[in-house]
Amino acid sequence: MAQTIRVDGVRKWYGDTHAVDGVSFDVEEGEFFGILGPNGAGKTTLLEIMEGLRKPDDGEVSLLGMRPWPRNPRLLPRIGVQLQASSFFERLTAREQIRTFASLYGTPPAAADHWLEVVGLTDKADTRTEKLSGGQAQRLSIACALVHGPDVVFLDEPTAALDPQARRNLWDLLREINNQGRTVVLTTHHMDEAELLCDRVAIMDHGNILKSGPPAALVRGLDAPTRIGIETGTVPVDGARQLFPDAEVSDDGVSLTVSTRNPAAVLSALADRNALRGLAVRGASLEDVFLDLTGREYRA
Ligand SMILES: Nc1ncnc2c1ncn2[C@@H]1O[C@H](COP(=O)(O)OP(=O)(O)OP(=O)(O)O)[C@@H](O)[C@H]1O
Repeated sequence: MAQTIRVDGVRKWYGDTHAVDGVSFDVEEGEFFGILGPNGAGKTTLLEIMEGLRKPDDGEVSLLGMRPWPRNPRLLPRIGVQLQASSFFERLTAREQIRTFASLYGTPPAAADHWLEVVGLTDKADTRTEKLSGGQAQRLSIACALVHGPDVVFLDEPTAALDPQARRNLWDLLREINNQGRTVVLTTHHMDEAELLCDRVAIMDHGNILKSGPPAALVRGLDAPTRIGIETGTVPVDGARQLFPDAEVSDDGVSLTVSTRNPAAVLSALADRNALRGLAVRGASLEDVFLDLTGREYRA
């Protein structure tokens, strides 16, 4: 597959803060790539360097075979950058807003109206942007980033401030955009979002990429135990410890959890004792990968 983005040894320091501390990776054409990390990890700084909005102190970025910095007018029609909702033109309605973006790229108004429809904002077309809800403004900013049909789309925490249903709807939309063949690069601090959407993720912390790869491969590479939870009191803790000597057993007063590498045997023993009340089985997740890499719990 062709490389769409190459990031090579990129660094950005703000005084003593190493916001991005020597980062290298590639994004392939058509890929859905996620930059995942807690607050302050350096995701936004890195994304802005990739977009050509910020100059790296060191290192290079190649985007569609070109240098994004200094600002490269030949790149602009080919990339879509999701703006923060606060960067809308003032006092315009949603329709005027997106039509203005469209006209900047020589895109006909019909395309603007189409994208309003795609993001479910047709009924808000005549509403001024400052009167839109957080989620509606977020969707409008994504539509504005896509209106000119870019090959590469950059999204910075696109589902921040959305309720769970709106998040899910937006996930469907982002998948659709990617299925159309566009390369999507997104930052997120939501592990579940990265796991669900991304072909590959780069896990970032303190300005460094700790690991990258397909989420499922990162999780599989952990060789972590499966956690089997049942309601507290279903089996006494001591009884469970005797029953499963090779497993780790804990009880927080709500659930008794057995962490085991042999889930089939544990499940079958619990079933034999009719002790499956409140059963929840959880394999490893990207959160465990983060814990394994940093030694600390993931807190977005
Ligand atoms: N313009 C700036 N001047 C000084 N420090 C900055 C600047 N921008 C970012 N930083 C610092 O650089 C580090 C990385 O910030 P950045 O916004 O890139 O992280 P992030 O992973 O996007 O975080 P968040 O999820 O909170 O947006 C932080 O410590 C931040 O305080």
